[in-house]
Amino acid sequence: MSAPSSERVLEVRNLAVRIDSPDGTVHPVKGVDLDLYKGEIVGIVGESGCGKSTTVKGILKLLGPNSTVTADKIEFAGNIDIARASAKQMRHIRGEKIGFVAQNPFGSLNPIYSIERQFYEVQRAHSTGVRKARSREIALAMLRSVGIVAPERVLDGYAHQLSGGMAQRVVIALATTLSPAILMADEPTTGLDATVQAQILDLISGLVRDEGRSMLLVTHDLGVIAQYCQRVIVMYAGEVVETGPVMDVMVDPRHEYTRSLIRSVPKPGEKLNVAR
Ligand SMILES: Nc1ncnc2c1ncn2[C@@H]1O[C@H](COP(=O)(O)OP(=O)(O)OP(=O)(O)O)[C@@H](O)[C@H]1O
Repeated sequence: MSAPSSERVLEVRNLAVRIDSPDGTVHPVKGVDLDLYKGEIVGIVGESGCGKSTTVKGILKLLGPNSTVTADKIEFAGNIDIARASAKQMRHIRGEKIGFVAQNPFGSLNPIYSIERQFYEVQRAHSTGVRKARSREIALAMLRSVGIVAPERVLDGYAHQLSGGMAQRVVIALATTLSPAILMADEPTTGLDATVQAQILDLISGLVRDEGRSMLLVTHDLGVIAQYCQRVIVMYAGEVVETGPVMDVMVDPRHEYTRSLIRSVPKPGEKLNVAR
């Protein structure tokens, strides 16, 4: 695996999210700093509800209208100011600069458009004058690049005809169609069985490595972090409590919460203490 370069593709400083609801105001993300360099996969780990998804969706401005995202800086490739980008600019940044792979592929796919139409819409949204025949060629190539062996059949079909693993492959193909420099994947293998999980993680990490991309990978699984990421950000109650190269954090965790996360990973051969 090639070493990450010193070229920073994303710099986030003091990111905070506030969500107002009829039940009150919550602050799920508080003062998060984050850097992503070209060629690296950075994992964001932490228990359920600690703010991992909200951090990624806050950067991408994908949170609902009752949320407020503030930051001193969210900068793509040193020259695109995401923090101050308009909704129209964000529509171009998402897809062209940063691809997003969400937890549930069926939530990302449009149930009433064919898969072919969804590739066409992605391309059309970012450049005018896309021809349908050319869009189909690109879509076929993208589906082959994510390991789909009968891409014609998939293109002519609809989301509900796909298995979970196939649907996530299609979402990954759509997310990388415009060659974004960054991929953000939010628990991309939730709900898939273990073999398919490994295939999907191998696929996206390969797409990052082979094409010189970078990735933020949200997971609650330290095993996934150890296998796929170079650096890790540990979150707890909306804040970053620890960050560093994966091996440093695993071998010599500084924060008590990180230690407890590491202790909670079952060891091979360990007897589970389950009451009968
Ligand atoms: N729209 C919302 N309204 C109220 N609270 C919200 C909203 N969205 C998120 N939250 C709260 O913000 C906190 C962080 O949620 P988030 O989904 O970012 O956590 P997470 O670490 O990604 O968890 P998980 O691993 O379960 O996906 C949670 O306590 C959640 O309940």
